Formats: sequence, C-alpha cells, structure tokens
Amino acid sequence: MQTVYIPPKQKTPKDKTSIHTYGGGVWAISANHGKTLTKVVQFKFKRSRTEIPRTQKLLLSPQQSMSRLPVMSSKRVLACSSAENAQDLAPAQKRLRKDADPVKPAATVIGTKRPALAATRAPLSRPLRAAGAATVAAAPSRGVIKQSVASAAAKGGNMKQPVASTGTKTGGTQKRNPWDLKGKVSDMEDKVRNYQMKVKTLNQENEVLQDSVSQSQRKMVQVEKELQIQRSQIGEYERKLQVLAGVQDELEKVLSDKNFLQKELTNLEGKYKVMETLRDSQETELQTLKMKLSVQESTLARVQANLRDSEEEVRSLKETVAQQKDEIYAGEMERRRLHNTIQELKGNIRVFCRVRPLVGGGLPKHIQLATSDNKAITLAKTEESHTGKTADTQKNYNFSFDRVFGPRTSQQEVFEEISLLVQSALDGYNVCCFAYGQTGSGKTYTMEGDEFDETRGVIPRAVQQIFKAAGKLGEQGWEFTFTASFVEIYNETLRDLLYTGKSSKRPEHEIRKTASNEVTITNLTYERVINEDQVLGLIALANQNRSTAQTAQNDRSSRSHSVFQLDIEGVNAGRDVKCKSTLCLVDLAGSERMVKSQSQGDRFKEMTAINGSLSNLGIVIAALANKESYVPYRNSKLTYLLQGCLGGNSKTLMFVNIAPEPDSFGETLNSLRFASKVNDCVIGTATANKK
Ligand SMILES: Nc1ncnc2c1ncn2[C@@H]1O[C@H](COP(=O)(O)OP(=O)(O)OP(=O)(O)O)[C@@H](O)[C@H]1O
Repeated sequence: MQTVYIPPKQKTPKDKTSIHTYGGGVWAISANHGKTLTKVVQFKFKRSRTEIPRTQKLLLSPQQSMSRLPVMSSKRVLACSSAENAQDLAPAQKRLRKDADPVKPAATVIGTKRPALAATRAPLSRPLRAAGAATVAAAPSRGVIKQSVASAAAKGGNMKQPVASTGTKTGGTQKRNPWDLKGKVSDMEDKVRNYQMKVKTLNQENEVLQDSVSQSQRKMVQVEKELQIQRSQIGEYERKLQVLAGVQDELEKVLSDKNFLQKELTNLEGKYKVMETLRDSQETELQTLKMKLSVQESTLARVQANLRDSEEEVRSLKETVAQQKDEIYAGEMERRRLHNTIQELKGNIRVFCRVRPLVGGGLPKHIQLATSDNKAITLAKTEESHTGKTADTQKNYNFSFDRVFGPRTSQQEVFEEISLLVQSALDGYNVCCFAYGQTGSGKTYTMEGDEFDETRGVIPRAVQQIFKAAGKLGEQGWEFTFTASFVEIYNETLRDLLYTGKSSKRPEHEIRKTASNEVTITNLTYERVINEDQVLGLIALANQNRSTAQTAQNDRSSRSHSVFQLDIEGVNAGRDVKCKSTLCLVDLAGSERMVKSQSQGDRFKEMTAINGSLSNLGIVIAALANKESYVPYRNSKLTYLLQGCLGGNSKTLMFVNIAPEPDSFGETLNSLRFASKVNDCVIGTATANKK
C-alpha cells in the first residue's frame, strides 16, 4: 500500500504558483505564464513501519515534464500538459487561488522506487486544494469543477483515513493491529480500487473538461476573430471618426461662415430696405418723369413735324441760296467786267498828283489847284524883268492828272481812289503803285504813312482791303494764298528787306524770269502770310532793315527804291476757277537832280543810279505807250523787277509827290513833267490772269 499526499505544511507560495495534476504527476506552475514548471511528486509509502526517508524534488521544463511524466496509478496528481496549457489555465488558477490554500511548489516523492503506480496518465488541468482536495484550474464550468472537487475531496478525505480491517478503530476507522498485514493489504487493495474508480471518474471528468477546453478554445478563436473584426470595425470607426472630425471642422467653419453670412444678410436686408425705399421714391420719380416724357414726346412729335417743315423750308432756302449764289457769282463776274471796263476807261496807267502841305500849313502861291475838278494843277513862276523896266512876268505850267490831291487831302481820301485798283488785284490783275517825287515830297508818307490809323498809308490800307475782300470772296468759294516779299534797290543792287540772318552772310540776289515768264528774285525771302498783322510785321521788319546811310540832305532811304510785293493766288474749287496776280507797291528814291545836291563820290554814284533807274522807268513807260517792239526793261533793276506790273497785263498807278516849298519849284516842275509824260501813256488793255 502506498499513500500519496501533500503535506499540510507545504503551502502554495505567494508567488502565485498553482498546483495541477497531469499524467499521474503533480505540477507546480509558477505565475510566469508557465515558463517555469516544477514537478512536485511526493509519495509516502507506509510499509509496515518503514517510511520512505527522503523527499524528492524535480525541476523540469514543460517539455521535459511532458516526456518524463511519471506513471501514477491511484494517487492524486497535479499536472500540466504544457506551458501553453498552463497559460490557458492561468485565469482559472487565479480563481482557484482565491478559494484554495497556497500549496508549496515543492513536492516530495515518497517511494520513488514505485513509479509504476502512476501508470495511468491523468488528464490535464486538475488543480488540487492544498488540504488534499483537488481543484481543476481550466474547468469549462465552474459548477462542474466544484462538484468534481467536492467529490474528489470527499473521496480524498476517505483516502486520508486508512481503513483498518483489523485492530482498533481510530476516528470511525478500525485500526488494524500491526500484525494484521493481511487486513492492511486488504484495506490498501480497497483503497486502490477506490482510487482506480476515482481515476476513472476523473478521467471521464477530464475528458469532459477537455471537450469543454476545446470548445472554449474554438470559442476563443471565434471570439478572437470577432475581436479582430471588431478591431477592424473600430479602426474603421476611428477612420470614420477622423472623417467626422474633419466634417465637424467643416461644419464649424460652415457655421462660422453661416454666422458671418447671417450678419451680411442682416446688413444686406437693411440695405435692401433702404434700397426699397429709394426704389419706391425713384419709382414715383420715374412715374413723374414718364408723364413728363409723354408730354415731351408729344411736344417732340410736334417739334419733329415742325422740323420736317423747317427742313423742307431749309431745302427750299438752300436751293434759293444756291440760286442766289449763282446770281451773286454772275453779278460778281459782271461787277469785275464793269470794274475792269471802268479801269480801262480810266486808263491802265494812271497818275495821281499829291501836294505835300507846307510845314506851317497853307498852300504857296506858285502852286494853284483847280477848284472845278481835282485833276489839274498849275505851277506858276514869276519871272522878274531883267532890265527892271518891264513888269514881272508870270509863267504858268499847267498839268492835269487823273487826280490831284491838295495838301489837306487825308490818307483815307487818297486810298479810296486807289482801292478799286487794289480790288483788281484780287480779281486777277497785276497792280503796280509807285510814288515818284523829290526827296521829302511825301512819297513814304503816301505809301506807308505813320503808325496811327488815320495816317496809315497806301500799303497797310491795301493789305487790309486785300484780306477783307479775300474773306468775303471766301463765302463765294474762293480760297486765297498770299506771299509777301520786300526788296530794296540801292545803287542797282538788290537787298532783301525781310532778311533776318547775319549781315555778314547776307546773300546776293539776281532777277530771273521763270519758264512761265514770271519775274522772281534769287535768294529772296518769300513769306507766306495769312492775315494783315503778319504783313504789318513784315513791313516793320523791312523798315528796320532798310539802309539809312546819312547824307547831307537825307538818309539813305531817300536814295533807294523799296518794292513791296504781295503775290496773290485764288482758287474757286466749286467753279473750277483760279486766278493769280501781284500787288506791287513801290516807294521810289528821291528824284532830285545832282546839281542841287552837289553830290560827290558815293553820293554822285547814288544819284547816277537813281536817275538812271528813274529815267529808264520813263523810257519803259514811253515804250509801252508807243507800243514799241522792244521795251528796255533790263536797263535797270527797277524796270526789270517791275516788268510784270508795267506790261500790258497790269494796272499801274503813279503818285507824283511834290513839295510845296518855293525852292523846290524846279524839282517839282521836273516831277510834274515826268508824271505828265507817264500820264499821257496809254498802255494796252489789261487782262486778268485767270485759268
Ligand atoms: N500829305 C502829308 N501830310 C502831312 N505830312 C506830310 C505829308 N506828306 C509828307 N509829309 C511829311 O513830310 C515829311 C517828308 O515826307 P516823306 O518822308 O514821306 O518824304 P519822301 O518823299 O518819302 O522823302 P524821301 O525820299 O527822303 O523818302 C515827313 O515828315 C512827312 O511826315
């Protein structure tokens, strides 16, 4: 007989080691997840009075323990199949430890010489109570386990109480006498049978528990799968949560925007109300305006009807105007024709005589002007008797001219007589007006005059008339261009009076005739002018430039001819008519004789040139009057320059200016004689330069 038990003093260590039976062995499994598995087997055989003297303690790994499990026949065994099983059973062990007393991990093996007693391998997971009652750690059902344990405990309790077949009883069990070995053997055999039945029962329970464990494992696998699914779902939920967090942020932003928009909406609503009010007022105003508009439209309709009538009237008037323009043009042409006829009747070369007033006013006795008309002048000379015995004789020199102006004749009256000639210049006729007379006789006064309006001479007044008449002709479709030049002839040398460059670089000039037989001067300034002021400016410039060489009698201007020319070109595009003419205004040099001036040197040269040019002027005029085949224009610069204005295609006016002083009698007589010769000339009929 042998008895296996765990001594009460061997407590389960507080290091959470649990005790299990397996394979007929008793196992102490530490709490480190079964990695350290201690096999505790304690056999205590009581053979007669012999006691197994020593306790055997084995420390094995789970694998070793599995391969070296001892065989236990009818002993209580604590076992563990493997570390893995130990891990699986750990939670149940914890529960068991709460109920069971701690079991000392060490096991004492009694009777190691009888391992065959544990031949039947016990099923896994059968923890035992320290007091001998076994507890199954990995029981699938707590109730089952407890029941089994209770049963085992009850049986264990019986196990601890040896049955005495013979002998005295101790505690209800008959105690056999020491010598009753047979009885003892019988008791032991009973015990063995009990244990075998118990083992059988335990094996059955163990199978049930294994089934339960495998079910639990399957469930656990399923639970793990579910756990995995739930984890993945959790992951999915977390992702969704993140998305939802983003959505929440968006939502917050949207809410913020919404609040902002709400405020904006509130503001806009306020503005909208204001606009509505404004709209209402504007609608009212619009209605008023519509009413006004309808009134205006009706008015407009009336006005448009009136306008149509007016347009019709305007068309009619335009036709009338055009007709009248034609009539005006025809009248203008007729006026020109008549004007030209009158000029021709008056003679294409006319002579006006003008007597300068005396310094103190009045008229000297030797100059007598006709009172009947203004065309005669008598120069009377009283000749004293050489013997003194006879009375003084008076010799009269009578001259008649186209017009004689007395000393009181104003500049305006003088100009009125020549204004018709100036008009001819715009009609396309060449017009030449020159002043002849001795120095100081009033030539410059007649041609240029003074600065003031009343005393202005022929040139400024002619220029004024030209531009005024050109403006009026513009209404009839005429467009004019004017080109001015101012040249001085001194000692038969041409000088540009409009020159503005350095005097050292003053160019020389020559008179040339163009292919169209027009006279032109090389290197001369031809200034395009568009109004009267420009021309007056040029005249002022010319006066500045004019040479003023002083002499005993007068300045140089007296001994030079100044020629102002205004070239006029007119175009009437509507009637396809052009005209071209030149207005030539000449202030001749003084015509006094050399004897009187007692000229010497340069003065003599000057006078020779002057007399030459003036006498040549008379010769040319006479040649023209006599219709000679050869007219010596080129004998002097003056006649050469005035060739275009003196020919048959021009209207010429000569002023003969006479000084009233008695000592100028001779020069006056000479001037009047010269003028009378010119006046007797009848130059051919002038024709307008029209194309
Ligand atoms: N009709 C006039 N009424 C008033 N003063 C006049 C008249 N004619 C000439 N005079 C004056 O007589 C003076 C001499 O006249 P002006 O200079 O015109 O003579 P001129 O013939 O041009 O002399 P020159 O040949 O030297 O140029 C000037 O002071 C001028 O103002």
